[in-house]
Amino acid sequence: MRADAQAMIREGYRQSLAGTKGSLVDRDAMVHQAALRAQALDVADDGLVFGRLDLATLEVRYIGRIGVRTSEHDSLVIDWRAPAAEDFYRATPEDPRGVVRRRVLHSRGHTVVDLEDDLLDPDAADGMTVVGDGAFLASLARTREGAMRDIVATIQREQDEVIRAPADGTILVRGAPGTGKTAVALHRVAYLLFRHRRRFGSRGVLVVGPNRRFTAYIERVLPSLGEGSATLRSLGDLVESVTATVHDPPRLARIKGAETMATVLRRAVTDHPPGAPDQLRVVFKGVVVTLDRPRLDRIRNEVHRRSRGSVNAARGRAADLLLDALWRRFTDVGGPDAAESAEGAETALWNAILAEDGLASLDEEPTRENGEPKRTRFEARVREQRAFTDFLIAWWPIRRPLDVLRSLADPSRLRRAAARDLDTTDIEHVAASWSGNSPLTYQDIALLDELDSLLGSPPRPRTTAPADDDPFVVDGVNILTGEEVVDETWEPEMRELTTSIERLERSRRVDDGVVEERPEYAHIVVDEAQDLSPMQWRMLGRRGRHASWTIVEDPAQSAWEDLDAARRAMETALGGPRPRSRRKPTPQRPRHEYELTTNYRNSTEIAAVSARVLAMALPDASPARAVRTSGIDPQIRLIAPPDLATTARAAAEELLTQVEGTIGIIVPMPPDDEPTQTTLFDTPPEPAAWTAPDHLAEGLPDRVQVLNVLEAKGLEFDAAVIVAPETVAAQSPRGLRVLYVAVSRATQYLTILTTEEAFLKSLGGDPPGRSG
Ligand SMILES: Nc1ncnc2c1ncn2[C@@H]1O[C@H](COP(=O)(O)OP(=O)(O)OP(=O)(O)O)[C@@H](O)[C@H]1O
Repeated sequence: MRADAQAMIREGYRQSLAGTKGSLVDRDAMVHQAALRAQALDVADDGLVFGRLDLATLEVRYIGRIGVRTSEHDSLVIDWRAPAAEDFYRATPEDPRGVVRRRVLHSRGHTVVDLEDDLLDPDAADGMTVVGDGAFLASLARTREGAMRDIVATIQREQDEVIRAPADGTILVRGAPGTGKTAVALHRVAYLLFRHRRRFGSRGVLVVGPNRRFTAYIERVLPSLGEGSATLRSLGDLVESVTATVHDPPRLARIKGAETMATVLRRAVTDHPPGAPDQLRVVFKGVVVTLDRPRLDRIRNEVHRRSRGSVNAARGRAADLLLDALWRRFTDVGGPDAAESAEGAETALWNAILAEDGLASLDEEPTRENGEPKRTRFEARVREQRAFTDFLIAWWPIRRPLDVLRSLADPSRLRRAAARDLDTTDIEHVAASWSGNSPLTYQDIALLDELDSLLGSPPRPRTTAPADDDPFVVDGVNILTGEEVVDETWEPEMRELTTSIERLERSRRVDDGVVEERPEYAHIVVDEAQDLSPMQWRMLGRRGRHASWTIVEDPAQSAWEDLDAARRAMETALGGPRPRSRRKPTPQRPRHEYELTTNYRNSTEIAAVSARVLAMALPDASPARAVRTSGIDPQIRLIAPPDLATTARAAAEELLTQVEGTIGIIVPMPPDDEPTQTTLFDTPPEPAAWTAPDHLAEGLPDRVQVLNVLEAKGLEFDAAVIVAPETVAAQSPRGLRVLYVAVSRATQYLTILTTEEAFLKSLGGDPPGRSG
């Protein structure tokens, strides 16, 4: 099969020698397909076959990462996503589905190093050998190398049901930490691309995770399954040309993430842009016509009211309404008469000069039409004036989302946009967060996307007429679009030489970040969906108006406070395009909900501690069942606040000698200037260890990472050190849920360093005196 793929690549290149246009297209398509195939075959080569089914019919099936056939098309290995492989994941002793023995093969390269059998139908076994040493549990205990691995060989039945769930509508998957939600979502992407390649391959699949650490953590899974075509993005990377890698403190995040911000931003884009002139002054036939600020503001409102769409595209309408108002002003101030006498005087002067030279006199140009001066002439003359075009560019600038956001760092501007939707302290807090060079946050990205959808692309030129005839072309630049206008009659073959990339570059030059088309996807996977704010749901909704969705979440881990509002925003995002008429509601899209119940990450010892935190956060919730016992008890220690940092570091150093894989030191969020929330526990101590988290791991190997609780979402480590859990719990009303995330990251070792005795007891730690 590899040789075939290589031959196809060669054949593709050979075809291009035909030299026709079509042959180049064929070459690209053929070489692309063959290269993908060759790549998938290379990737699948390691551990190609991982399963074997012995059926009651005596048939033997091998299950692998990809399907393999002989040149006669006889099946040697069945792709794990094919229907014939389903029994491998679904058969149980209660429902053997015709399977007598299921065997999992573990290989390194081309060598089988381990086997594990399940006898599903002992009555039919008839002398079959059965081997097994708990390879599945051993695979769960393996060392973490910092990147997630695929689980094709050990997908469990309840997980398989999610992976193979119907491709339409929405799949909602819930489960406690470590139940494999992320793993399952990624395998589902591979499944969808395999079974519905045409549908999902062409319009694309988007996988969204909470942050870059997370996307880096999972990025190898799909390629290892031979799927390189899905787009993987963090919530900070969804908008072109901007990136966020920091979180807002909880209170700011709450304000910026609420749906009210959509209204605030809508008002912001209709406000007078910074630096816009307050007066328009043009001269026609010696008559000065001006529009002052109140009139201009009314016109601006009218443009917004009428255009209701993209603000940038409305510049043409703005020009029309300005001209209209100027004309009305012109007639109000008695301009037509003045203009007529000015024009009459001008013609008379010329005629006198011409007569002196014995030349024919000028025709009297009719200034009136049906008794009125010609409005069209007025407009044409005004449009040509620099005073008008310069005004238009400054008064209705083509705006970029980032400029609008930064302009709201001015509290008075934000106050106008906020109206009564934000209170005074919120306004100051939010405005300050956008000032100067303050870094963009995850919530800001959703706001920029909202602004982008409000501002839209600049308008396309109205006509393809030569530049000379277009009133909006000034000095070779279309003032509506900012685009350079090339004379189309000049060297037409030059157009053949511009590539699409160049054209794209040119269109981008108009205004970076505005012209970019927002991509839409055929399927969107949202991981850690419980944390999305309503504004983030709106951002995703715009990318999936025709998409089907896989939503993966654990409400118990949610840092987002108003889950109901987030739910409503999610429903809108999933609902697809708005119905054209109210009477015709959009048909309800199918929805399937699943629950994953087994915790494959934590040892039972660590799961017991996280269950205690869960009980504090949500007394009614039930934890997932952990399946692996390690014999290693978590350490929960009472530490004096000044010693937190040194103890955390010492704990990490000790863990370095105990585990071969990754160690996470998980600290609270950076301190915020707002007052902390009251919780079950005393006021947290002064921030100490986590204010300069980089120092905690200075000089330690890379496998030790320091990260704050929100950055730890979705990740896992062999060992975790949780610093100041009481502060995590106190930092927001959802603090205990955030802590639940932190304590459920480790696979083997968990060390918790608290400064509060009450906390120590609640987590089941040793009383003081007995602990270090
Ligand atoms: N069937 C399985 N076989 C082997 N390992 C598995 C299986 N299912 C899950 N795992 C492993 O369990 C760990 C947790 O999985 P995953 O990160 O997908 O859980 P999660 O539910 O997304 O957790 P969280 O809610 O904390 O993000 C991973 O290391 C994953 O590889």
